[in-house]
Amino acid sequence: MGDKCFYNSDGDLLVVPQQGKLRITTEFGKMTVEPNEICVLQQGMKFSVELDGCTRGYILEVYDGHFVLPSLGPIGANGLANPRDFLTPVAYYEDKEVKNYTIINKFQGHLFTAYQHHSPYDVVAWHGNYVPYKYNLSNFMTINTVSFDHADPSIFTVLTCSSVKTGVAIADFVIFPPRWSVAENTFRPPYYHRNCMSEFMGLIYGSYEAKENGFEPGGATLHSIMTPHGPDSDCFDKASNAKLVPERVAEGTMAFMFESCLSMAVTSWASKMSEKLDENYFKCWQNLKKRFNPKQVLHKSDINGE
Ligand SMILES: O=C(O)Cc1cc(O)ccc1O
Ligand SMILES: [Fe+2]
Repeated sequence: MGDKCFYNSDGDLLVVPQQGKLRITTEFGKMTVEPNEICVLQQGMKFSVELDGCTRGYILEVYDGHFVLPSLGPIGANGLANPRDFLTPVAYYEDKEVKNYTIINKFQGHLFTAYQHHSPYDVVAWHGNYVPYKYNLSNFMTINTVSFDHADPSIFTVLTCSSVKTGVAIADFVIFPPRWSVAENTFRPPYYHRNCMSEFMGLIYGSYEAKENGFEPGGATLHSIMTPHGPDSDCFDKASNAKLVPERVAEGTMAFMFESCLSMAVTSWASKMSEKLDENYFKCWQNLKKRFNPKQVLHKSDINGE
C-alpha cells in the first residue's frame, strides 16, 4: 500500500481471506492472515495491507457492538472457538517522516482522504483489550449431535455480534468445518427451512455438502429473510439413500455463513456489473418431487436404510 493506511469510522470489519495472504500492519503491530484464518479490525484502527499476488475474500462489517465469543451455556468452560486461540499482534513501530502519508477514512459510507507527514505506526507499546486479532479456523472445536436430529447451525458459531434483543444477532460468523456425522434416524444435511435471519454463505475451499455443484470457492449464496432454501436435489437423493453409518463430512472443505437479523442489500456491482449472478440458481431445487403420502407408515428400519 506504500505510505497509505485506512481506518473505518463506521464499524468493525471481520475479514475472511479466501485466496492469497494478507500482510496487515496495524497501529498495534503486524499480523499475517491467510485463507482458513480470519481477523477482526475494529472501528477506528488504522491499518495497511500488503498482498502477495492475487487476493480475494469476504468482509463482514458491523455498525454497532463488537464481535464476541458466543456464550457457551450448558457446554460449560471450553468448546467451539476457545479464547486461547485468538492471537493479537505485538507492538511494532516505525519512526518515519514522509512528504505525504495518506490516511483514507470510511465515514458514513463515504471515503475521505487526509495527509500527514509521518507514519501512523508510531506506537511503541500498548496495553488494553481493544485490539485487532486473528483466529485459525482449524482450532474450532466442533460440537454436534451424537444421537439424532440436525442441530441448529448456531452450534458452529465462531463469533457473534449481539443486537439489543437477547438471542438475536446483528451478525453471527458460523463455519461448517470437517467433522464426523453420526446422527441416527435423521436426514443429515441441512433441513429445508425458512429463517427470520439473512444467510450469506461463502466457501473458502472444498465443496459444501448441501450444494456440491455451482457453489465455487470464492462464490457466495444469499438466502434472504424468510426465503425458503435447503439442499439441492442431488444432495437430497444421496442423503435419502445413504446408510447412516458414522461418516466424515466436509473433508477438505471450509464453508461459512454470515447470518444477520438485518436484511442485506445486493449492490448493482454484485447483481449486474460483476456478471457473476447465477440466474439459474433456483433450478437446483426443481427436481425435488412431492413425496407426501399420508398412507405411508414409516418403520425405524426404513429410516435407517437397512
Ligand atoms: O442454509 C444453509 O445451508 C446453512 C444451514 C446449515 C445447516 O446445517 C442448518 C441450517 C442452515 O441454514
Ligand atoms: Fe439456511
